[in-house]
Amino acid sequence: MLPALTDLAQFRDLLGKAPGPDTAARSEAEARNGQLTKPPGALGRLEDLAIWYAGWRGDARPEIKAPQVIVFAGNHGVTAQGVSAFPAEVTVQMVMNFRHGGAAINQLARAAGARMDVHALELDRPTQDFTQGPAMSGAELLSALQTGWSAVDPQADLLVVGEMGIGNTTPAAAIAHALFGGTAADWTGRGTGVNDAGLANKTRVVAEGVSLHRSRDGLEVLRCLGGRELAAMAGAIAAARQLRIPVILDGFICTAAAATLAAISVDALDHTVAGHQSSEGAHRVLLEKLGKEALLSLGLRLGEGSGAALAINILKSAVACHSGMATFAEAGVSDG
Ligand SMILES: Cc1cc2ncn([C@H]3O[C@H](COP(=O)(O)O)[C@@H](O)[C@H]3O)c2cc1C
Ligand SMILES: O=C(O)c1cccnc1
Repeated sequence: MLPALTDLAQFRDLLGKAPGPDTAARSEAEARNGQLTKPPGALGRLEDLAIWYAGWRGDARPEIKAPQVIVFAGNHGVTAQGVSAFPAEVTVQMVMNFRHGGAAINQLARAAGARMDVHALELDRPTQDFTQGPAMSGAELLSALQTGWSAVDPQADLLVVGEMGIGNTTPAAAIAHALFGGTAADWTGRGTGVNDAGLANKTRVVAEGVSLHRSRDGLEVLRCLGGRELAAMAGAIAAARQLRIPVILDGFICTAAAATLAAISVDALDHTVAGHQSSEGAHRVLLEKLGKEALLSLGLRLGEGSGAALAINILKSAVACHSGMATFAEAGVSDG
């Protein structure tokens, strides 16, 4: 059962005491993996993925039947600083596109056999420009976390969270810079495709934001430098943990949102895998900081949950092999 999310202290507390995987189911899955009709290790990472999934689902022979993709949308005051190649009104226009089934994520979710939900978070009320003050108040952060928290279907057996929010590679870079140090330039990329002058301006904006809000606390970083759709993604990832629903992380923005949870509780992302490595410059390093290795690297730099949705079929395939293959004994195949 998922408790109602009532305040930020409770959120922090729930993260600290989040459930772990079912170790008995995990061991049973490991034993089963060792008996399947293949040379040991021949399915490579698919084997680890299936065992990981089995542990989180508490079922040594699981199936993936009900994946859920949730796209959260938010607007950002920091777009006033000219940080995106596209105008802020594209956020609401893309939300309509998602609802009409016309975006990349609609096709990828359908191809993966996933249900898709879209939550627009107060698009007519952008967050505050974080170079001027905190992006959100505590109440605004809580409300965005709650949207994500309650958007997860408890019956889902796999979750992908994606986002739409013009300008949001800037808060993502600022979060990464605040949490992991280095320079603003280390974390700032071209997003939708800003030119060299645009990249220099965006890097300045990230540096200014991070020097104004000096906290390294995950929730405070999310509040001061994040955005509503990033907070909603964090809320959904945390809710999935309570429900023991494994999560596939998407690109740079999703991973930055997730990183705020790991900053609060170090094992908060143990129920997640990295779906892909985005070509947004700093994503590879961000994944490294979180100890995650991406499943796919296809040069995507879209967000929306696109790379994670693509990885659903990899995870489904891993689990199908694990649960569907015969053992040596069942098939009458001689083992080594
Ligand atoms: C038509 C369109 C569709 C998108 N779908 C995702 N994004 C992606 O681009 C945005 C982040 O890049 P930046 O920080 O440079 O604005 C986010 O909305 C992200 O989801 C899109 C962007 C556009 C223009
Ligand atoms: O990696 C991402 O999520 C990403 C990169 C660029 C633009 N939008 C999203």
